[in-house]
Amino acid sequence: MKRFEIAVGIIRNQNAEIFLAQRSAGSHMANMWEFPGGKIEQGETPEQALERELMEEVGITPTGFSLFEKQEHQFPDRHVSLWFFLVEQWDGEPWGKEGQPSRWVAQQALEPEQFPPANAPVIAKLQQTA
Ligand SMILES: Nc1nc2c([nH]c(=O)n2[C@@H]2O[C@H](COP(=O)(O)OP(=O)(O)OP(=O)(O)O)[C@@H](O)[C@H]2O)c(=O)[nH]1
Ligand SMILES: [Mg+2]
Repeated sequence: MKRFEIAVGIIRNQNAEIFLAQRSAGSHMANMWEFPGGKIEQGETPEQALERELMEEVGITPTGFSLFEKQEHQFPDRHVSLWFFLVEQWDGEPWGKEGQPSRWVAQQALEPEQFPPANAPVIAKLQQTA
């Protein structure tokens, strides 16, 4: 069984909107919406992986963020440990740097069924703490 540690950024602006990206057609959980992020590499802390992935995927440098939730999820073919960081300050303006569709969505309008199943608990928590 493959195991992955993943760092993702819940990028939230002052209007309580969250920046989402769409997963590419050939990827795991293809075409679902996601919080940008990716695999923590060997020797990296989760925070360092977050900074690297957000620059690679959406072109921002997070400057103010904290761990919001850690979630374990068992998929049929893999186990993932997800570190969800709430990112409220950054340098730059996020965009779909790898060509992926992206959009800002009001936090209260996030629909868990549009995300990988591992995201449901963290979306519920976000909407409760608004
Ligand atoms: N980025 C991201 N991945 C998520 C989320 N929820 C979730 O279950 N995942 C899963 O966590 C893993 C993230 O890996 P990734 O494909 O983004 O990894 P990566 O950016 O390093 O890509 P690469 O492997 O192509 O280099 C995938 O298995 C994905 O399905 C989420 O909200 N954001
Ligand atoms: Mg990724």
